[in-house]
Amino acid sequence: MASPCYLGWDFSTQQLKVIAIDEQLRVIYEDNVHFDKDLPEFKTQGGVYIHSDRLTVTSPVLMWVKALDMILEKMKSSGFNFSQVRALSGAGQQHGSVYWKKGSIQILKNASSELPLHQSLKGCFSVSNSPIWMDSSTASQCNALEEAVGGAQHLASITGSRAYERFTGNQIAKIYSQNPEVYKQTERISLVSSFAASLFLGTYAPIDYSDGSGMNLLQIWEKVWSKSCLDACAPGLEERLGCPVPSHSVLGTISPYYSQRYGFSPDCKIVAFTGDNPASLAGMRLQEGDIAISLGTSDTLFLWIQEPTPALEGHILCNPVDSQTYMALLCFKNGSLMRERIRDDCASGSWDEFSKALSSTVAGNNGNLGFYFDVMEITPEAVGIHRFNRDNQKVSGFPKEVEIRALIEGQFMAKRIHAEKLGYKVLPKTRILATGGASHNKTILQVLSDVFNAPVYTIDTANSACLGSAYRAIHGLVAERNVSLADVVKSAPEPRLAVTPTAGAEELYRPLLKRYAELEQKVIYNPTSSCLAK
Ligand SMILES: Nc1ncnc2c1ncn2[C@@H]1O[C@H](COP(=O)(O)OP(=O)(O)O)[C@@H](O)[C@H]1O
Ligand SMILES: O=C(CO)[C@@H](O)[C@H](O)COP(=O)(O)O
Repeated sequence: MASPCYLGWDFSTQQLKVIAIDEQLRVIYEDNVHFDKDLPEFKTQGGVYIHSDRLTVTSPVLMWVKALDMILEKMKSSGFNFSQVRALSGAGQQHGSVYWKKGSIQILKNASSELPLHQSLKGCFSVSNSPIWMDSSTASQCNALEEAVGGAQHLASITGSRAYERFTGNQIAKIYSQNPEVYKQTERISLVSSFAASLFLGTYAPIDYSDGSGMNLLQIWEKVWSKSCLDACAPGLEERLGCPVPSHSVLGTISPYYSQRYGFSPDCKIVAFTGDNPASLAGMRLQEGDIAISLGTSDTLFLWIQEPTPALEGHILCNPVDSQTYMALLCFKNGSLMRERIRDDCASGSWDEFSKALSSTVAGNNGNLGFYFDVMEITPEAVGIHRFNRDNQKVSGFPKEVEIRALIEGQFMAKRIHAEKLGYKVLPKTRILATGGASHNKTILQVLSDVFNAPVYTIDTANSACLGSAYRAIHGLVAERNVSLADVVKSAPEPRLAVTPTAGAEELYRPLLKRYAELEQKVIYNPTSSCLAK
């Protein structure tokens, strides 16, 4: 008999990814479907549609279903033995939402194994373009929610975050207010993660506590929906969301569709799916004191914390691997796509050339600093490209190599400054665990290490959300017996040291960090001044 294995999925912004691991936690299969490249019929850019108001950002929900059909067919053609899969779990880009039309549960339950899933589900969604995390079109809903619960800080104290435009409660409120009929026709609202779990389960999967913390709807201390937040967003919301569950929950066994079509064992367990950042926390085996930096479509920074204090900046989420603790998260919207734009403008579209230019310039960039926000940033709220010379004078351009260093140094200085604002201190024993597509790039990691004056570690795969999902699939089988994720993964390879800080980095960057923080105040979005500038 073939030896057992576990699958971890990641429905992220630009692609669907999968990893299989064996009982020894070794990666035995890895694959992906890239939305723009492999599913050109949906005409997405970076997996998304940016609407004409430049604020609304969506992704076609059927594209995600078709990507699943495609990747399973790829696995089948490569001879992957589905019958050996004991359990699977997964992750989704956070905050995005999926709207199931009345009656869809029956279609999901009875999907014919003769057809690809996207064909059976094509009529199931009352909203065909799902709002996703890059959306920033819900300012008025955010104001209304904060007002309804007694202010921004009070909302943060209940749900872990003040109102954020991408957070699901505000997205639902927008759909309800703009199109009450569509809302009425919707029987269930899923997050991208619980939507993906539903596809495997053949029925609606619950939302887990950790990804549920990114909605402005969950009381993160009690782990129940907040009635006042639900009521402020839309009527009848509780029944449309279902009850949230612990992230390690076994939701049931795989739908017969997958046994009949691909040969999965009918006993294969589905463990609750969660957000991609929470899943990465599991994949990197983050420990208290470590700092994780994910350089994917978005850049994120996250920490494992015991006693969080929700504030007006950043997010507190329930911890996906330990129900007693929490994770703190900062999200930076201008991550890889911003780096790609500067790579295309300044390095002929080549990462090699980009890295050479970065190495050819000196640490500290001779005092030149830059802020690079092609789209409205989340941390801090600011937009546009702002360059300053060593005398803090605004300049309109930099030579190409200076531009590249200003971008990378600026991105990492912002991360350190905002992490320190959350109360995080870089200590002599601090480890930075880097992941995501750009963590393949050592030159970029060197700047990260220098700006934080801390060693940077990576794990064997940059797809830590997939790996974490596969680990969580194993953990789900034993979590009820009080076995910790740390115990389950203790034989997995340790993160490897990638780069260490250059001598003198701390002395060089200390004053620059101070200057960067002061200049940041000057570029922060101010609707009044931007009106005057027009
Ligand atoms: N060598 C490299 N240097 C810098 N960035 C890279 C490199 N290789 C890939 N990337 C970036 O990685 C990004 C994808 O990262 P990934 O973590 O897979 O994203 P997501 O999970 O959001 O789909 C791409 O947009 C690309 O810009
Ligand atoms: O909005 C957030 C976190 O709050 C993003 O980090 C999304 O979760 C998207 O993830 P990627 O596809 O960029 O990994």
